[in-house]
Amino acid sequence: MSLSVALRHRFPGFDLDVAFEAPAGVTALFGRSGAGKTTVVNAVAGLLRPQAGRVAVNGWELFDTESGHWLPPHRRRVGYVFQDGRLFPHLSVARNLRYGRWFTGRRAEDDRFDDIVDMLGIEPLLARRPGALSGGEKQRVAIGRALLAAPRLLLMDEPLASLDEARKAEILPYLERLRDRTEVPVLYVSHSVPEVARLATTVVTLRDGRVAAAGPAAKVLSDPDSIPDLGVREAGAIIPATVVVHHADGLTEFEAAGGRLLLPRIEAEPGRRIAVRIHAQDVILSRTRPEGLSALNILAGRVAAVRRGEGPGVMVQLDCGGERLLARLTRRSAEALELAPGAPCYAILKSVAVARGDVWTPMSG
Ligand SMILES: Nc1ncnc2c1ncn2[C@@H]1O[C@H](COP(=O)(O)OP(=O)(O)OP(=O)(O)O)[C@@H](O)[C@H]1O
Repeated sequence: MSLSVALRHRFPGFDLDVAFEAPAGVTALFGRSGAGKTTVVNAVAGLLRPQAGRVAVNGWELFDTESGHWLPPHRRRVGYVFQDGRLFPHLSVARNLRYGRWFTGRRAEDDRFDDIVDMLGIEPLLARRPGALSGGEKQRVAIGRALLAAPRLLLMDEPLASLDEARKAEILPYLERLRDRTEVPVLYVSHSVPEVARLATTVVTLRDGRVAAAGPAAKVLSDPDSIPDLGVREAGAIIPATVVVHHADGLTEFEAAGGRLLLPRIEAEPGRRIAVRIHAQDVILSRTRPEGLSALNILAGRVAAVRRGEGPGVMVQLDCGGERLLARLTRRSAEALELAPGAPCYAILKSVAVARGDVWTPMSG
């Protein structure tokens, strides 16, 4: 299961030259405005014929400029989910969903209809028209419609961008289920680091038409070299942890590689694996184990890398028991603490700095 992309295309004033391989799951394309994300998506969809390249999904070639093979867009079996759902307003949800059936055998579709409706939680909406749905519900229906056409690849172009935070939080678990339960690879364009952190299996960052980084999401997101593409304020690492116990004061205790974490309570039974995103700007570093602090979380580690930005800040990458953590501090502090690769140090994190949405169970049940 994989997505293989190699593209070269030149517009006046812009030169795209990218190549990446992504395993099954959600591949997030990330990059600043104008980095080339839409151009990649358009080439994969067949809306742009690139000057050179090849794209294949699980070995199935969409095009190859060398051999001259070119599948037109309607034969690519690529499902789309756009920012604005694009449902047919005069058709019920059920009829919108069935719109894609022309592309598949009827029996196969009937079998899958119930599964997809169940996975997306849209059964109660089937008789309604799109005008009577919330933004998040519309997007779930749009995803269902795309899946029912039995795509070999799903393209999602900022599917949550038009939703407010509450609606985003509501739809994320469905996208996680989609990732975990279906075998359809997803190419996901986004500007949102929290969304990508939660959903992506693989992250590809583009910078000026080139691949700046590509690899497992946790690795790319905690790489100080990715900061220019992710934005300093958004930078943060994802670390795995295990639920140990829920305390009566509203905190949940977790076991992470670098030590114990106490974070706002989440609903997950002890023993359950979770992922937590720790923002670089919420982490304080100390060379000695601090005492008498109000902060409840202290993780032991070593400096893995220090990256200087253009301003007064530096990004420090720590190795905490094999997991990577990021801390943003001033250059002045980094120098005073003599933070260099290999230096032992402690990462300090306030429990309340971690928002509920930054702790999640990576595999939905
Ligand atoms: N048809 C075209 N003709 C000329 N230039 C183009 C064309 N399409 C895109 N470009 C240029 O290619 C560059 C990359 O555009 P693209 O839309 O792929 O970026 P993006 O990363 O998707 O940006 P955004 O996040 O703003 O959507 C831009 O400089 C854009 O102006």
